[in-house]
Amino acid sequence: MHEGALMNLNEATLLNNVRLRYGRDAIYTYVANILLAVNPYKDMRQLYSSEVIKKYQGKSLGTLPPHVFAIADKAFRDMKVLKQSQSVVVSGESGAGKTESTKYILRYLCKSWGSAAGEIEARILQANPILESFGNAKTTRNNNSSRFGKFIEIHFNDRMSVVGGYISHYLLERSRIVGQSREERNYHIFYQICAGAPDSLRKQLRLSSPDHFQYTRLGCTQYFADKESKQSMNADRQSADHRKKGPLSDPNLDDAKDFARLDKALATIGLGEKQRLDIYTTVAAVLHLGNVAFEDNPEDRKGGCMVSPSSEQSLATAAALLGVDPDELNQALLARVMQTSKGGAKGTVIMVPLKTHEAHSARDALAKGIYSRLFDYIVSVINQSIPFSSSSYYIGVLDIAGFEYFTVNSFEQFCINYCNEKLQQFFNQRILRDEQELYEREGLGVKKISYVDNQDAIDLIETKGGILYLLDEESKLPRPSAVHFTQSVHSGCGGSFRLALPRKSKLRDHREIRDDEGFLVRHFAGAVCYQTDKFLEKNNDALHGSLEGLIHESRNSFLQGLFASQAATNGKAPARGKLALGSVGSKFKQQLSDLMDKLNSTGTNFIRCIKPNPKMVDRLFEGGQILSQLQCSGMTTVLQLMQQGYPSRAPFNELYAMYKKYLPKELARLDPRLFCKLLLRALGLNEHDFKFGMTKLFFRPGKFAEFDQIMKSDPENLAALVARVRKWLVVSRWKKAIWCAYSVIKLRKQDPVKGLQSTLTQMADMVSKMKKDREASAKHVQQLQVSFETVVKKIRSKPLTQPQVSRRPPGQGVGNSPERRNFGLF
Ligand SMILES: Nc1ncnc2c1ncn2[C@@H]1O[C@H](COP(=O)(O)OP(=O)(O)OP(=O)(O)O)[C@@H](O)[C@H]1O
Repeated sequence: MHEGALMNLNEATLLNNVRLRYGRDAIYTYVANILLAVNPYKDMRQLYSSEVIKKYQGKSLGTLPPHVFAIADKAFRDMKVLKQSQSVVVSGESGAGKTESTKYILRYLCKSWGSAAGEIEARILQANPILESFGNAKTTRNNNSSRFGKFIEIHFNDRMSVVGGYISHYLLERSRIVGQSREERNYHIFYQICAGAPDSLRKQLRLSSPDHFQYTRLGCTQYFADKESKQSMNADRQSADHRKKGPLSDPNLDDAKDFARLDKALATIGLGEKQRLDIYTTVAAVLHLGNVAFEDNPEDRKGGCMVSPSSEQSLATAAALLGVDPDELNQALLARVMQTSKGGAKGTVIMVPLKTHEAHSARDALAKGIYSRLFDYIVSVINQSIPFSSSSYYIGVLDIAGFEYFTVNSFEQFCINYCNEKLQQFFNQRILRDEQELYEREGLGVKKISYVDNQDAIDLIETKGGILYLLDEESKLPRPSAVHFTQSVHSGCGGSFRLALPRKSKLRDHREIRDDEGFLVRHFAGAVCYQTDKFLEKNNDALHGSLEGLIHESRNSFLQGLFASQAATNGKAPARGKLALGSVGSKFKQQLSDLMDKLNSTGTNFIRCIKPNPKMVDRLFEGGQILSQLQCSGMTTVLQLMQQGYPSRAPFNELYAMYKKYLPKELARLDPRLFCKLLLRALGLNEHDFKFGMTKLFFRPGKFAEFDQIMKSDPENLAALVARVRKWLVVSRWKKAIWCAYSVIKLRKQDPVKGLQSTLTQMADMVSKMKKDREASAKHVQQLQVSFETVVKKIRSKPLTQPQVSRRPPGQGVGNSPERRNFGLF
């Protein structure tokens, strides 16, 4: 067994083993078929070189040290052998290494089986830096945190070569576009464009430094830069903070250089200069739009507001970049269109002036709407650049945020934790429920392990009458309110064990939240208290009618396209300002359901990423936090099951079918189960390491190498194993023949014959002296004498026949089971 594969499992041994290995830079460990990956927080380039890729190709899991490449290779081999698409679910908290692991898997698959795809391979690999520019940001937990989830499919044709890919994305964090906490940043692209755009482009888009823009000013305004970029960067690109404190440092990030890389990557996926400029213009428009400020209008008797005189220039620039008239933009930001539904002039359009804070919200909604549609567009362009027409199977990699809980938890955490409930249920079903049911069906006699079913938590969120439903219902009311929504959650779902009032929280901060300001959900990984004040707003990504109208009349065809494609994909025109396109929550629910369908129809591999410390430094192993990550991810329950389970298995039929082509006649006539028995015997495997079920062959944890050895479907391996079986057969026949000869020789010379004869003579003597039943007993003895003589004569005249010998082979005792009987065939 390889040291990276644990056999005696409990929380303590697992933690200790992971710690010891981490100390030796062995960041990967297997628990059954699940890969644990501890973030090393240091450059481990040698671990992922082209040579290492080659080394892992086609190698059985467990023959080489645990590695993310081994999981990718296993997924590929399972796809090929089982003829079924595969998925790899990568999970872990922010900064644990999910995205890095995902990238290594994609690289492994593309480098190993993508060379025939030519440009497609390069495009698939280029997709990541593009997605990271627009969807990643510096947070306190990760300098390069993905603020969206993704499922990346790599498609293969029937010859198992890469033919294309497809990316689905989930829940881009929209609130970040308009503000971040002090130490965090907006999406990388905003800094990359300020740091790295050529002077002419900067001038054209009126870009300066991040502290000149409201949407970046309040967070961290420093750039990531290496030594070279630090020296070459002009002062007018830098924020005051950057000048004072110097750049941020991360070996993987450099804003100026990353802009150049992004531009190149966009070109690689097929975007021309004009299209790239459209994208950069949209990014700049969002920045300028954020600088449009409002203040109360003393002349407006209806309490309306106006654009602050100091930001009129920003309004003009934003309008120019968006291709709209500045006055119209002004109008659309200051008032909301409403159609009267009652009264004499039903349907009359009226303009409702907005208060200052409402105008700010309208501006932010427009910025968020534009940016999130830009992100959708970027993903769709990537997808168009990696099309496939002849996909037979795919390997999908899911990289989505893990369970989250902070001091303040809002709609984003609610959605992400909902998603994690679904993934946990999937994990429980795949690893725990299905597994135990299978053991039972196959009669393996494995003890039952209990685990908590979280269906009630999912029901609380997604069923009719559940939290998401109540949220949508609230939005449809004439005057939706957070307080009313919260009350309806408590009154409507109060019966669920999973729901509680904030004051039931163990945390003081949460106990201070009023009953109508939030609710607490008891998730599988712990209780989280959600504050509901922004739920309604965040659940609705539709724009006010006047802003929608403005965009539709824009001269900027690119911008129009961004909004039009959304309407087109939904098949109907949006009803302005309402939840006509579906709320964010209900869309996410549908996306999750599609994702679960996909996961359920594929073979699954799990990678659990572990963050070793919150300081993001190497060589620091914080045991307590790591243990809680292992517990949260359900690993500890898996340990109990795996301790007595059989994680690797293959149906006899499939194994047999795989080998059939290579079998000589005498083996080909075997039934599949018997063939498998023979195969394992020929390989000399230990009987404790595997078990025969009703239809499948099972292997104990840690026996991947042995299992994979027989599952490797390449012709050389199959032929080599068949040769071993044949050799074993010849040897065992030879042994049997020797035994046979030996037994005959022994019988011929044996005293037992004489001994038996003298016993019979003694018996006859005794019977002749009997008074009672003498005749009958004498007859019995006589019969015995006759049959004894016949047998002795037979043995002496010819050796035992093969079936007779086979029934009693050396060291095997007398077998009565069907297999043992069948074994006599040889
Ligand atoms: N295998 C690795 N080798 C070296 N560094 C790594 C590795 N995995 C992760 N890291 C480092 O940790 C950082 C965070 O990793 P990553 O972005 O993959 O985390 P994540 O789990 O995807 O986080 P989030 O949910 O915030 O996106 C990376 O930027 C990199 O610096």
